[in-house]
Amino acid sequence: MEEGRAIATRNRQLKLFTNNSSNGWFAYRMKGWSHVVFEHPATFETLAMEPSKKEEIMNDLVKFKKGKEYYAKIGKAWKRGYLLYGPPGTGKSSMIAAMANFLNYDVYDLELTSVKDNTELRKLLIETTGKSIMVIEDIDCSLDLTGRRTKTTGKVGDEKAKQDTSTNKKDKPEENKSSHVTLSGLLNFIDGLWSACGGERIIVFTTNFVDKLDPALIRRGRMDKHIELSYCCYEAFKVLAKNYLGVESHELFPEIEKLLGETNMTPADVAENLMPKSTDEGVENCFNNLIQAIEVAKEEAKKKAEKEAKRKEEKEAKRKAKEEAEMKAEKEESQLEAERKQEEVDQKEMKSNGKSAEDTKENDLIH
Ligand SMILES: Nc1ncnc2c1ncn2[C@@H]1O[C@H](COP(=O)(O)OP(=O)(O)OP(=O)(O)O)[C@@H](O)[C@H]1O
Repeated sequence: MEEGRAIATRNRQLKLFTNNSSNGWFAYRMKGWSHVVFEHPATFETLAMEPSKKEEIMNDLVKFKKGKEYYAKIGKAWKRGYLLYGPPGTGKSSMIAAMANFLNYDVYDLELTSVKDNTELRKLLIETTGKSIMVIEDIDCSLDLTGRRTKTTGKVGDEKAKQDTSTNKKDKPEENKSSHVTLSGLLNFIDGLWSACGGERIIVFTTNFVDKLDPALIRRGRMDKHIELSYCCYEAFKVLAKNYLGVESHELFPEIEKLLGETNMTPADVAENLMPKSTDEGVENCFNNLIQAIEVAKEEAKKKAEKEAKRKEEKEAKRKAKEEAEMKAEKEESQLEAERKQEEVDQKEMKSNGKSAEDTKENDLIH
């Protein structure tokens, strides 16, 4: 019976939920979430990254999935947070899909900018089910979450928290759009309500700029595991070569390994270049296309670095010239001041000399 249940779970159709905007004509008639069948083909096998890192993440997920009793024993909600960070095209979305397929979990893709306020966020949260991954992509762009937390109780719907957001809006009118979701609301959402909802939940935040995030948002306990997705290394390339061309070794591999060690290229770009452009394009051609593309990228990076170095040099030269001009002006100023003082002294001396000469004259006349 257990096994039958396991098979049923394995075969169940996964769903991808997205939250509906609460603005617009028919918003009042819509439910919080809409869903489609989730059919993303990415798996951990197709994911291009270092095998040891991949293994570590898979083990972490397995431990979580089997951890019901453990979480109950330690008195913590059965949830786990992941922060995926790295440049665009390094596989953050692919990783989420691989996680969902691996765990057989539904995905809730939460678009924060469409959420009107903390109350609505709360409603959305309550509507989600267990065995799911909640995804908030590009968290740094979704809201102004950086270091502007309110010092309120942080309760969902907190009035002060709302005011805090409206101040943000004043500062940066282009941000936040119509959303009044605050960082404190979101933090509360992760820690409190969502934890209380029970059962097997994963939350994933993604960002291209990890340094921009408020540390409170990504501290361990909220985001238990930080995973960096980075530029394509040789190991990742080998996964892509196997996926895209069915090739596990080739005489061009050493050259590609050397080039990838010298240049930053995303797995997305590597994959794009490996893909045959026509049905009769051979493996060697595809690898040569990639080599060419990496060489172009390398050249561009070199030019960019040179340009940057030149810009820095010019900036430094300007700074020095300004500093020198200021020093020169200061020197001239103090020289002028010294001359002015000397003139004053001379004049005083002249005056007193003239006076004593007159006195001598007068004295001579008396005698
Ligand atoms: N690590 C990877 N393994 C396998 N395929 C990858 C990887 N990274 C990127 N790709 C390929 O590039 C495409 C774009 O990648 P993906 O959307 O996962 O990147 P991302 O990091 O989420 O980008 P963004 O930050 O722009 O959302 C994917 O459809 C996939 O084909």
